[in-house]
Amino acid sequence: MKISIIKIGGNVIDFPEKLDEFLGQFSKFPGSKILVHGGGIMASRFGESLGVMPEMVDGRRITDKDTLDVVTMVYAGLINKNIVAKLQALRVNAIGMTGADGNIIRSVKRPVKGIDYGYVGDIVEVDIKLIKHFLSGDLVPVLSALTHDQQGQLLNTNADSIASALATSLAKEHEVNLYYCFNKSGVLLDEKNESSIIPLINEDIYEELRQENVIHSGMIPKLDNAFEALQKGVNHVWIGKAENLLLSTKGKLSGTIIERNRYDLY
Ligand SMILES: Nc1ncnc2c1ncn2[C@@H]1O[C@H](COP(=O)(O)OP(=O)(O)O)[C@@H](O)[C@H]1O
Ligand SMILES: CC(=O)N[C@@H](CCC(=O)OP(=O)(O)O)C(=O)O
Repeated sequence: MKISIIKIGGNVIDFPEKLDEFLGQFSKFPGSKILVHGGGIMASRFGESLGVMPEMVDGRRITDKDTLDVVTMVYAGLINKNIVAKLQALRVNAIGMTGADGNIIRSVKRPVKGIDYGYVGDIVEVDIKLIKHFLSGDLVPVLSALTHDQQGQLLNTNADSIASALATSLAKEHEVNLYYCFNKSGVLLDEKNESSIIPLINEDIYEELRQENVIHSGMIPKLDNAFEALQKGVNHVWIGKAENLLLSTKGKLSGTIIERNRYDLY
């Protein structure tokens, strides 16, 4: 079975028109598919309205008890269930869940090394049984950015990492492609110029781009996740605009393809 893991972040979820355009394309995306969503921007906004101020370090949210309550309500409730309802309207039989449901993703609370991230989970194990069961029954899993420690504790886990870990586990048995959809047309040479898409990045090119500071902030963990997935057997990773998702299946230059250095193959 060929499986596509498609991730969307807060920059898409927060804009209803962008989200609808994306979900329309997702509904037409061929083959077995899984949607992983974040929603960091919405969590920050709802938190603020409740007096729970967001605090991020290196792109990761410091998650105290109140923040965990907010992200649980926003990711597992508000965002996840609205996406499922919208997909149902598009006749996609979606089923929404967190990493705790069906024990899909077990994590450990991130150890304190200088910074205490609180209730943030680092993924230790992915159980793909339930996912495979859903896919074979033509259901489309929709996963939110929460995992659990199997001792009763939910943990906040970055959605890019969830997508990458899921892709890696499924790649042991299947051909898997990973799609990171966000608000820019790809990895850009000049962040302010949407037409400066870098069509292909391998480890060597990545190293150069980092040294030249072309890649920074949220793009660094995204590309680190992408290369980790490739090293662990994922076929290819695409990074591009959510509204261009379908173009990526038509061989058109629509975003950035991440691949391993060719000489590794010989
Ligand atoms: N070279 C680059 N091309 C495109 N985006 C870049 C680049 N370098 C850094 N970025 C930043 O990375 C961000 C994407 O990471 P992130 O905010 O984590 O995405 P997501 O919307 O998936 O949560 C972009 O919004 C952009 O500000
Ligand atoms: C630990 C941690 O940082 N978790 C993320 C999970 C959501 C996420 O990844 O959302 P985006 O994809 O929209 O950024 C957070 O709470 O922001």
